Amino acid sequence: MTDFSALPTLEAGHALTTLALTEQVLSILQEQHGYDASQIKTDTVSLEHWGKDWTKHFAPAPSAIVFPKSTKQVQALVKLANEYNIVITPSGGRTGLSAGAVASNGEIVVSLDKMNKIVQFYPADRLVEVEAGVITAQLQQFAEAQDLYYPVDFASAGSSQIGGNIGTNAGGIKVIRYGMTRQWVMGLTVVTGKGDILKLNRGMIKNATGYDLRQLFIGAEGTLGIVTEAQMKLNRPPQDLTVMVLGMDEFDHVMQVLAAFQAQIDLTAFEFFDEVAVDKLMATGHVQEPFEARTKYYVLLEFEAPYEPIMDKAMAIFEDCMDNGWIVDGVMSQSMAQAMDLWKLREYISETISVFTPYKNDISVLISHVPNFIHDIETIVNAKYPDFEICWFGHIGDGNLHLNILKPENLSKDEFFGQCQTVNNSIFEVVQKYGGSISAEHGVGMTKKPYLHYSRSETEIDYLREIKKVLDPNGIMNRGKIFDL
Ligand SMILES: O=C(O)CC[C@@H](O)C(=O)O
Ligand SMILES: [Zn+2]
Repeated sequence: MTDFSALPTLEAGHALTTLALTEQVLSILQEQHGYDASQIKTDTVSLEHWGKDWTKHFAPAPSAIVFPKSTKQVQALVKLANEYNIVITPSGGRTGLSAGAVASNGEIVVSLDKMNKIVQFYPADRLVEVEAGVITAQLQQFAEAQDLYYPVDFASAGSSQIGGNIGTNAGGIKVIRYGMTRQWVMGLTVVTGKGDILKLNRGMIKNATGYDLRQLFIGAEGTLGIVTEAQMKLNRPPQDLTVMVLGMDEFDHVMQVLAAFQAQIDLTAFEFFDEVAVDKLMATGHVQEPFEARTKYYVLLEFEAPYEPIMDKAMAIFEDCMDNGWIVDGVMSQSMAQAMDLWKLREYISETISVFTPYKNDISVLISHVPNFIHDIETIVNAKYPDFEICWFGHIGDGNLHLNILKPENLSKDEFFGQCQTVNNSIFEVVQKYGGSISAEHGVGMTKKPYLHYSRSETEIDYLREIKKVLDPNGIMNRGKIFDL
């Protein structure tokens, strides 16, 4: 049995009540629903570890962490949470950057760590059924072993979980070709906030039987229920991927190069980063400088080149771009190992700059708007952040930009985040002007909640609230994320 004396003592009366209720819920889980001691943690180190994601804004303060082993065990917990009015925070790999998986208010965290099995493979359907705690890389490796491919990929694939990817509709570096996680989810098993188990769409390609509730749970950040299993579609593996890294001195040229390549080649990636990113990467000593001289902007693009004519075409486009003066320098991979080395230039950025406690923006607009949008954002950033170092990078081929403001050493975290938040409104006004999104792929969580109205109308948010009431009438699912009740 769990030693409840290990529960932290909190000062507020309300929090004490939560802890007492949590204690009762944990006892019932053990006595009536088959939870053993290894499935419940209340020690300080665990509360700290499972109570937060990669966001640096909030201090974790959950009341317990539970590790169900089945959908039935998840259901038992959700029903008890309704009965005892305890808020539940679902937790995947906790690699999120918007505080969607942070439990800072006495919540019970439900970790899917022990639900990490590949359940069944349907070769004729190119479909695999997995538990929600399966790590992204585990699914990618499983697909590879079947000579197939799971294409949603990003730097945190080694620790993010499929359930979390579904909760945030994760994107990443291959969206330009393969879309977001949503595109690969063919079926879901969920426990709704009410405590019902639903099996949604059951993997089918064709199913015209009314509302597709599966879609509601994708990107819901665990506010409607908990995804416990998913049927994920797999694809044929890409052939002979080739990577080019190109240097440019003007942002407009980045977009011209994108248009030139896309007119003739199906790109699997078109990523962008700036000089500041390269500067920080080089300081780590883990990545090689792509060219002799630095350029202001860099693009990493990737395409399949199984046949000579495709490579010839790519080279011809490259030469045209050089002749037009858009590209200053370029390098192309000659092997898979070289391609992987070049990818480090893009994949290592987020982790590399994390030591500067960056303030993150993850914004998107239509590709057609990107040049004007960037120009407007740059004007604001230069005027409002004259003393801050700024790192620009992102998935520019799909209109998604990561704008990271780096914290100067002499500013405290609170002071710095405070200053950034005042500039946010100006940035998001520009996002709104172009009909863009205040969170392209990281989710809303708590960090972007105050700005949701820049991307969603009040009427639309009211509809979201009504939907939540149907699936989670007592508001126990990840309360405080996306919008307030
Ligand atoms: O750290 C960031 O701002 C972005 C993280 C991730 O979405 C990426 O594209 O590398
Ligand atoms: Zn990204």
